[in-house]
Amino acid sequence: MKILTAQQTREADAYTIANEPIESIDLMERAATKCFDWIIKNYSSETEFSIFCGVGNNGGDGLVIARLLKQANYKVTVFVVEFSDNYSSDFKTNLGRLEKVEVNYLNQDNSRIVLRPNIVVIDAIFGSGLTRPIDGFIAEIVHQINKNEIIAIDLPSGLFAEDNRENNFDNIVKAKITLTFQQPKLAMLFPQNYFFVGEWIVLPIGLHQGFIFGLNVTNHIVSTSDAKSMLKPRAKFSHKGIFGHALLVGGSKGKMGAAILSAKACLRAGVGLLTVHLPAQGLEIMQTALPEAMCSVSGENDFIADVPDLSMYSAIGVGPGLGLEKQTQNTLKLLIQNSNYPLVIDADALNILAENKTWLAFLPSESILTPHPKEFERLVGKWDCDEERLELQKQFAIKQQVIVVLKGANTSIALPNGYVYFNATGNSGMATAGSGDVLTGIITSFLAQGYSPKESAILGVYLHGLAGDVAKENLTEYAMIASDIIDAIPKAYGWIN
Ligand SMILES: NC(=O)C1=CN([C@@H]2O[C@H](COP(=O)(O)OP(=O)(O)OC[C@H]3O[C@@H](n4cnc5c(N)ncnc54)[C@H](O)[C@@H]3O)[C@@H](O)[C@H]2O)[C@@H](O)CC1
Ligand SMILES: Nc1ncnc2c1ncn2[C@@H]1O[C@H](COP(=O)(O)OP(=O)(O)O)[C@@H](O)[C@H]1O
Ligand SMILES: [K+]
Repeated sequence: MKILTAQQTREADAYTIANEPIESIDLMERAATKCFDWIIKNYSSETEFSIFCGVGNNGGDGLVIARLLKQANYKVTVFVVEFSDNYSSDFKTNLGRLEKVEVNYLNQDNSRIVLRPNIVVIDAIFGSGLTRPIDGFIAEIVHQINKNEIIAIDLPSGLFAEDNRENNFDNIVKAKITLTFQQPKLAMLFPQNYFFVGEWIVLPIGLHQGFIFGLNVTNHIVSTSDAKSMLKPRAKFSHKGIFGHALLVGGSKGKMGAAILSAKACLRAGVGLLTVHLPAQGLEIMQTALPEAMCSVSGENDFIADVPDLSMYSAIGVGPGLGLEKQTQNTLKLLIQNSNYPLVIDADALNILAENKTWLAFLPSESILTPHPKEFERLVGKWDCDEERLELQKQFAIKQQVIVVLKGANTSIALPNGYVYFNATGNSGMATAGSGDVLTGIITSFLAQGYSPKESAILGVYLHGLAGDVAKENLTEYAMIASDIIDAIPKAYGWIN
């Protein structure tokens, strides 16, 4: 699914109004009704709402929600934040339609409000039309409502839809939930803005699909239907040779578990055959823990010191539990030089690369690097904010012609053409030892099965997060561990299919 900029959203709104056709006022009614439907499903009729409306179209949405909630017998008060006397036309119309609701006007001379703590605030002051940081009396209002529980409409007021580098973070609404129209906005995917956005929920409002299809967009969010369309059926007469032969290179003394987790995930994700290249002491451990995996044994006991014959494999993943021994570093260099196809590179393999940046130029193109933020920082240096981090990620992917999977909540996947795909599956239970190793196994599995590097990265991250969500459902995010994510892969496949 495409992530439109505020400007593109405005164009999509205008195109929909002109071509669906639908009147602007009816599109507002449709959008606000979606919010109303969500609110009444999630808040009891005892709830008391104060709805803060700007005088643009975001405020217009707020007025429609006020009317619908009143009709449904909720207690509702409206506060109009008069930042201008130039009311939008749809705002004016909806003000006229509002009946039996107390309306208070707040402005420069009168910005005092008293809100009881149990009141739920609906924030419809500014949406995508914000042009400058909030200040003055509007900032005072924001500070006051921020003490209450807030549902933000479209965007938390004060947050720009994309770039907040020039913003004043003191004067932004802190929502518990943001009900956003049609698609998430880029700013909602940045960790730094979670404080303001809270959980976001996308409400489709039927913007013109043909128009959106034609837009050239850099940022995307992976939807369930995107994942579904990528997943290939397994043909009735298929045999294990069809599903590829993966090689995983990993493990060192005390870190054999990482290689096991990765290997098990690789098999569970559907690869036909798997060989693990590991240090000699890992042989018995691996064969006992995972009889389905074949082993290729390095000459050294405690770490990997050589590259196996690569000719029979369809994909290679390297890194889990690898360690940083000098000979292991040389092995990685040889692997990079000798591989004719993309590698999946994780964990210590990334740390070795960070120490030997000249090797980056020799990476097979479309190799998939899966750093967490600290590993990425070792590769590219520090950043000041999430916008800058995304820029660094894109530039790195373009310059090195690789795929960068930057892990975390809303993992971002940057492609060699600079396009970015954000993931929305997964949860904080996945912040647990070894869950990254599981991801390496899954992505390597997809590559071996013949998925393209782009598909392997996107589908791998999606499935990994979904398996995390299954594990959370069964075990809670407090108790789940990396093995549980592997055990949840079958059910996660069921959720995609
Ligand atoms: N037909 C449409 O275009 C639809 C629009 N919708 C709503 O409309 C919103 C966008 O509406 P608007 O474009 O009217 O914009 P907003 O309602 O977000 O803002 C209104 C105006 O505020 C002024 N402003 C911006 N920043 C300011 C600041 N810091 N201090 C004081 N004034 C400031 C600007 O003049 C801006 O045009 C969306 O976020 C969404 O909620 C929805 O109703 C769906 C349909
Ligand atoms: N809060 C979170 N929400 C969603 N996914 C998360 C969260 N925290 C971690 N993850 C996922 O868990 C994995 C952790 O990987 P990594 O940091 O490499 O762990 P390890 O090194 O222990 O294997 C990544 O895929 C990451 O996206
Ligand atoms: K808002």
